[in-house]
Amino acid sequence: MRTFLGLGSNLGDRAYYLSEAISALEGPAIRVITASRIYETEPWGRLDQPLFWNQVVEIETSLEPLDLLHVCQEIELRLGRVRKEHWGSRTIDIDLLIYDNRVSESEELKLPHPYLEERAFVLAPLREIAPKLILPSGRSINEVEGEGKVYPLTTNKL
Ligand SMILES: Nc1ncnc2c1ncn2[C@@H]1O[C@H](COP(=O)(O)OP(=O)(O)OP(=O)(O)O)[C@@H](O)[C@H]1O
Ligand SMILES: Nc1nc2c(c(=O)[nH]1)N=C(CO)CN2
Repeated sequence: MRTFLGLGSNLGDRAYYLSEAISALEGPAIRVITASRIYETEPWGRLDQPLFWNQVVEIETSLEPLDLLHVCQEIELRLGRVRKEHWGSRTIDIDLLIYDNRVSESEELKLPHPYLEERAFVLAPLREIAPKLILPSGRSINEVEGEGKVYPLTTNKL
């Protein structure tokens, strides 16, 4: 098992927020190994909001899951995420998708991410960077599509 983060933005300069978030993750405790292309995606869950740009990154980290979550939340705050609307618009959202084979069921941190297998905006970029991945449920990444339309946008640059 490996560690993957999902990034999403649908407010303001989406390319800027995604690339700033990836740069901000890099540091002594976190190394970004691979980033997927950016995908333009239909909003999932709440449809009455702008299109998202989504990306998935694989990282290596010495941080425990909760510390990693807190680092991600600090980056969200620094990049101006102010709205706390459930499934609503945001400058940047960083979700922990998979952290090795860890399972966590607290409100603060659910691992693997509870909607992982339902969201095409996560599964498509994840499949791109980990085409042989076996998901925590035991299913192959190639067997699950999830819901929502997704369109790859750019060539990859880290
Ligand atoms: N795997 C996880 N990754 C990120 N946040 C998580 C995770 N599991 C639980 N949380 C908690 O979810 C809370 C709400 O997060 P957030 O506002 O980003 O939700 P959301 O992005 O609207 O919805 P979703 O959780 O469906 O992506 C956070 O305070 C965080 O503690
Ligand atoms: N396409 C798309 N839809 C979403 C997203 C997202 O990142 N992309 N994030 C959500 C809240 O986590 C809710 N809906």
